Amino acid sequence: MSQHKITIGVSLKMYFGHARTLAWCRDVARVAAQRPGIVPERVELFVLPTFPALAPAITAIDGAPVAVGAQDLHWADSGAYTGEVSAVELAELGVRYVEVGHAERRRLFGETDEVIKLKTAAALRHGLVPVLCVGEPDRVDADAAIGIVHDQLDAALAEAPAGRVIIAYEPVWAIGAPQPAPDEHIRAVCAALRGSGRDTASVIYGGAAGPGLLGRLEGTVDGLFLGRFAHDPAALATVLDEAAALVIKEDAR
Ligand SMILES: O=C(CO)COP(=O)(O)O
Repeated sequence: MSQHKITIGVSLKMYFGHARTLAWCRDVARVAAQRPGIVPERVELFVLPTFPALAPAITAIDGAPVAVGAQDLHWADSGAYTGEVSAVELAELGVRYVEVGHAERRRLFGETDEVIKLKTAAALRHGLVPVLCVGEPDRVDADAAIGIVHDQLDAALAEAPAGRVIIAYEPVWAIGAPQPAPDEHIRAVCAALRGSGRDTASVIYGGAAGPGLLGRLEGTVDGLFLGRFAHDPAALATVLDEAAALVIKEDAR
């Protein structure tokens, strides 16, 4: 049986400036390198800084077990798209993951299911792992949320080439909130997403995720997608320790 892998991702959104981003990356690289359990096959860690920080972040991480990804991409491979960045250029830089369809991009920048489908396909075409964000906009029960995220997922993957996908389940009402969604809600929706048919997908939870959550969700998610509660590298270290402990516990079963 293949061993279960835990995936921990962090998006820095637009919270930090350049110097703070690189200092944070160096701290995170140190935290990861000090932990023998943090190896990509068992506990996979990726961080998503802003576009200008991608290349220096890769340098700052300097061989530590931390992958760097982008927060967005354009769907075309090249052309007259002022201000945009292609999957081709991201791959050339050494970027391995790219976030697609985050709730803030859907809400503030008008990203539609069609755009998200094109971006997902572009990422996979160029060997990037899309971190595909889905989540219900309003607080509804788990059954209703499952219906909404399945529709989002089906639309996003409609023309997706083969390749690994990370599905980030982020109930929009829990993003930026003081607390994550209730454990039972996360468990129910992530279980439905895990059974959604794409066997190359990991399902991770985001929305006020932080230390303590992974242990409570034990076995029902493949990891976490962190925002604010990873700004302190010590908090991220705690989450990584929880992930490593979970992997050891699963191995012992
Ligand atoms: O949107 C998120 C990660 O992409 C979650 O953000 P917060 O953890 O800050 O709520």
